[in-house]
Amino acid sequence: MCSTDRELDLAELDAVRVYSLPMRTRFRGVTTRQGVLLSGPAGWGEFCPFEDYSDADSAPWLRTALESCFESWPEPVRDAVPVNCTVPAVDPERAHRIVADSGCRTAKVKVAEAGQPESADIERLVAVRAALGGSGAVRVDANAAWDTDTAVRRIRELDRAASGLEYVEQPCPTVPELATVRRRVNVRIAADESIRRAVDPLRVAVAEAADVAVIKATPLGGVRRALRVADSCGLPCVVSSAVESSVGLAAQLALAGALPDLPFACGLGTVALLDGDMVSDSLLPVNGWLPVPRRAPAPSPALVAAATPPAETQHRWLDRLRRVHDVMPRREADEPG
Ligand SMILES: O=C(O)CCC(=O)c1ccccc1C(=O)O
Ligand SMILES: [Mg+2]
Repeated sequence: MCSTDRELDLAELDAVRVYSLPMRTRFRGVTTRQGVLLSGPAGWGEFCPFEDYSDADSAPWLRTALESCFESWPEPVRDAVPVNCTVPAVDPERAHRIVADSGCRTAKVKVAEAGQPESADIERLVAVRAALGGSGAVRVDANAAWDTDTAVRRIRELDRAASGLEYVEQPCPTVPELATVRRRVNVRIAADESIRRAVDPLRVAVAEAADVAVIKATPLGGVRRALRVADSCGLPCVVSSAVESSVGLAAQLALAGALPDLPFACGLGTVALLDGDMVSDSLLPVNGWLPVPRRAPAPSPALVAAATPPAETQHRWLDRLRRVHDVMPRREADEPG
C-alpha cells in the first residue's frame, strides 16, 4: 500500500512553506500565483489550487503534492519532452515576442478572452504564425467560452488566420457540445476542462467529443492517477500545467516522461508566465524542450524567503491545507470516479 492511501498526518512533513509569486501577465484572471511547498521523506511537493477552487476540488491537488513528498514517480520512458510556449490574451507585438523568445516550435494561444473583440484573436494568431514560421504548430485554447455555432464559425476563421491550427482546446463547456463541434469542423478538438474536472474522463472518448485529451497531474491527484486516466481515456494525450513553480511542474514532467505515447508538445513551458520561481535552476524550456526529472527540485531558501507573503496570507493557506487534508478521501475506494 502506498503512503497516500493510508491516513496521512501533515505532521509527517518536514517543512511547509507558503509562497506568493507575481505573474508576468494576467492569466485565467490570475495576477498572483500562491501555494504551499511541502517536504517529506521522498522530496518536495507543491499544493497550489486556484483561489476559486473549493476544498473538495482541491483534494486531488493535495494528493499530488503528497505523492511527490512520500512516493517515487513511475519510471520514465523518455528523458526530455517538447513543450509549447503559452501566449496569454495579449496584444500582437507581445505575442510575437513571447513566441520568438521562447525557442518553442509549438505555440498555444489563448482566445475568446472576455471583453476583447474577435479581431484581437485574429491579430494575435497572425503575429504568432509570423513569429513561428510555416513549420511550427499553432493551437488555441478557448477555455469553454463559445456555444456550438460560435465555435464552428470562430474555429474556421482562426484556422485561416493561423494558416492551420493543430487543435482547438475546449471550445465549448460540455461534452455533447464538443462532439457537435467536432463533427462540423476540420480542426482537431482537445478536451481540457471536460477531463480535468470530470468524474468520468472516459465519457469524452465514448461520446466522440475529442481527438486529444489534455491531462494534468496536479488536478488529477498525481502522476500515477493521471497515467491511469490517460490509459483509460483512449485518446492521444497532451500534458499541460496548472502554472506551478518548478517544484510542482516536476510532477507534470514526470507524467509526460512516463506516458507510453507523446505525439504532441506539452503545455509545460509555464514557469515563463511567473515573475520568479522557487528554485534556482528553473524548469524553463531550452530550444523548446524540458528535461524529465526523477524528483522535484528543492526550493532555494533565499527564493522562499523572498516569496514569503504576509502572515495573514500564510495563515489562510495553512488553514486551507488543513481543511483540504480533512476532506481528502482517505482511500481511493472512497472517491468518486
Ligand atoms: O497548456 C499550456 O500551455 C499552459 C497551461 C494552461 O493553459 C492552463 C493553466 C492553468 C489552468 C488552465 C490552463 C488551460 O489550459 O486552460
Ligand atoms: Mg485549457
